[in-house]
Amino acid sequence: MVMNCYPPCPQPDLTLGMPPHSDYGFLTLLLQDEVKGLQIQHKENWVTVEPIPGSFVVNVGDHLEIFSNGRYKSVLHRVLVNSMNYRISVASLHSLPFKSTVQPCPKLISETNPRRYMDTDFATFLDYIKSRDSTKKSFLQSRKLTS
Ligand SMILES: O=C(O)CCC(=O)C(=O)O
Ligand SMILES: [Fe+2]
Repeated sequence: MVMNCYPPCPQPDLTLGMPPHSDYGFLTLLLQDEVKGLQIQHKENWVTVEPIPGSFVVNVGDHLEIFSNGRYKSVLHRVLVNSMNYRISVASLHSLPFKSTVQPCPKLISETNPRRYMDTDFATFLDYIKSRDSTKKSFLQSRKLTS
């Protein structure tokens, strides 16, 4: 579980509360307070996720995209800050144990729908973070098979 606190920022146009990223695991359940800030990328646009009191935002993570062989998309998201209010969010991250391997579900692979992702595990993720690749493309992009 991750708790995020975004203090008011005097120049919100010059920074971000959290840079664009997708979540590493299967699913993230996110509780946000009444202060706006979370945005998801949809067709090249950033769309604000309106806070609904007492509700969770459910984000598909990289592992679910890989497991579903691309049927479910791991959503790119970011957080804006504002000059007036503190914002607090609580993210509950759900993924497999670190040593487990995630791969496209065999039942979803066929001649017409070939495997789209390499196997992956936590060690691969750490290697990726350490490598220079991380500045060029996302971890999920780095697991995609090209053909
Ligand atoms: O603060 C938010 O609304 C999002 C936080 C987030 O994306 C994360 O913790 O991975
Ligand atoms: Fe996130």
